[in-house]
Amino acid sequence: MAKVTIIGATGRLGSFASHPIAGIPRVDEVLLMGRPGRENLLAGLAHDLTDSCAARGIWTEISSSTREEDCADSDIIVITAGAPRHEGQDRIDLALANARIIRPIAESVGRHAPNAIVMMVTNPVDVMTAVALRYSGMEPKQVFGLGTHLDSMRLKALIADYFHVHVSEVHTRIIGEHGESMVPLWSATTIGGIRISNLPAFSGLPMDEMMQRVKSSGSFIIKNNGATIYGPGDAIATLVETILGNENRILTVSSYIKSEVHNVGDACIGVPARVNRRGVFPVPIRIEESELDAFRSSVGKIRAITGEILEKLE
Ligand SMILES: NC(=O)C1=CN([C@@H]2O[C@H](COP(=O)(O)OP(=O)(O)OC[C@H]3O[C@@H](n4cnc5c(N)ncnc54)[C@H](O)[C@@H]3O)[C@@H](O)[C@H]2O)C=CC1
Ligand SMILES: O=C([O-])CC(=O)C(=O)O
Repeated sequence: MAKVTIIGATGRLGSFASHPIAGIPRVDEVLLMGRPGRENLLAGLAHDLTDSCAARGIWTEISSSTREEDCADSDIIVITAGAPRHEGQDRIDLALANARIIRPIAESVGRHAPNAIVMMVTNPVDVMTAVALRYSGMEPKQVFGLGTHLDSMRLKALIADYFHVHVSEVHTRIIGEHGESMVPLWSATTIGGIRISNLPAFSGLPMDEMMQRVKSSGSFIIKNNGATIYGPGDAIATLVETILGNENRILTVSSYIKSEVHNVGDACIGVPARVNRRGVFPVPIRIEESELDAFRSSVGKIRAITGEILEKLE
C-alpha cells in the first residue's frame, strides 16, 4: 500500500487530482499539503474527500498538513504548487516565478522524502522538472514531469475520432516540450497495430489542424473555463497507478535524458519512458529525420531556458 502526497493541494488542479488518486486501490493514504495559513482550507478539503471515499465505498486515509516534514514516508509526491498561466500567456512566461516556488519545495522533499518518486506538474513542466531534480538532490529516475503525456492523449482522442475507432486502438506519441515546440511522432502512430500511413483514410488526415488543436487545448480551456483540471488530473492519476502497479507502461513523460534519442539530450523533456515502481526510465529510440530536427530544436529551446533559470536561482 502507498502514501501519495500532493503539494499544492488547495489549487484547482491539486484538489481535483486528489479525487481520482484517492480511488486508486493501491493508495491507502493521501496527504494534502499546502502553504502555512491554508490549514482551514486543507482541513475542509480533506473532510470532503473523506466523504467522497465513503460515498464510493472505499477506505483511504485522507489527511492534510502545512508542515514540510509530513511528506516523509511518501511513496509518490505530486507537485502542483505554483502560478497557472492566464489568457494570452505562454507557459514559459511562468518559468522564473514558479522556479522560485519549486526550489524550496524540492529542497524540502529531498530532505524529508529522499526515497519518494516525484511527479512535477507545475508549468513550464520541463523546466520545473529540471529545477526539482537539481534542488532535491534525487536521482533522475525519481524525478519526472507530466511532460507530453497529456498532449499525447489529446492527439490520441482526435485520431480515434477521425478514424472512427475506439481510443484504445490508437497508439501515438508527442515528444519534446509541453508547449509550442512539441513534436508529434506520426511515424510511430498506429491503429490496431497498423501504421496510420498504411490506412486509406490517412491521405486526408488533417495533421496540422490536429496539432494546432492539441497545442491550443490548454489555452482554449483556460480562456473558456479558467483552468485545465479534469484532463491533467486524470493523467496524473494514471501515472500514479502505473507507478504503484509496477506496470512498466511506456508513457511520454518529462525525464532527464543524456543522449537517448539520437545523441540529443542534457535536458528534462518529454520522451517515451518505462514507468514502474522504481521510477521512470527513458527508452532509447530512433525517429525519422524531420521529427529528429524538430525534437533537436525543442530540446535546444528547453535546455537554454532551463540553463537561464538555474543560473538566476543560484
Ligand atoms: N503540466 C500540465 O499538464 C499542467 C500543469 N498545470 C500547472 O499546474 C500549476 C497549478 O495550476 P492550478 O491548480 O490551476 O493553479 P491554482 O492557482 O488553482 O493553484 C496553485 C496552487 O499553488 C499554490 N501556490 C501558489 N504560490 C505558492 C507558493 N509561493 N508556495 C507554495 N505554494 C504556492 C497555491 O496555494 C495553490 O495551491 C500551474 O503551474 C499550472 O500551469 C496545470 C494543468 C496541467
Ligand atoms: O495549458 C496550461 O497552462 C495547462 C496545461 O499545461 C495543459 O492543460 O496542457
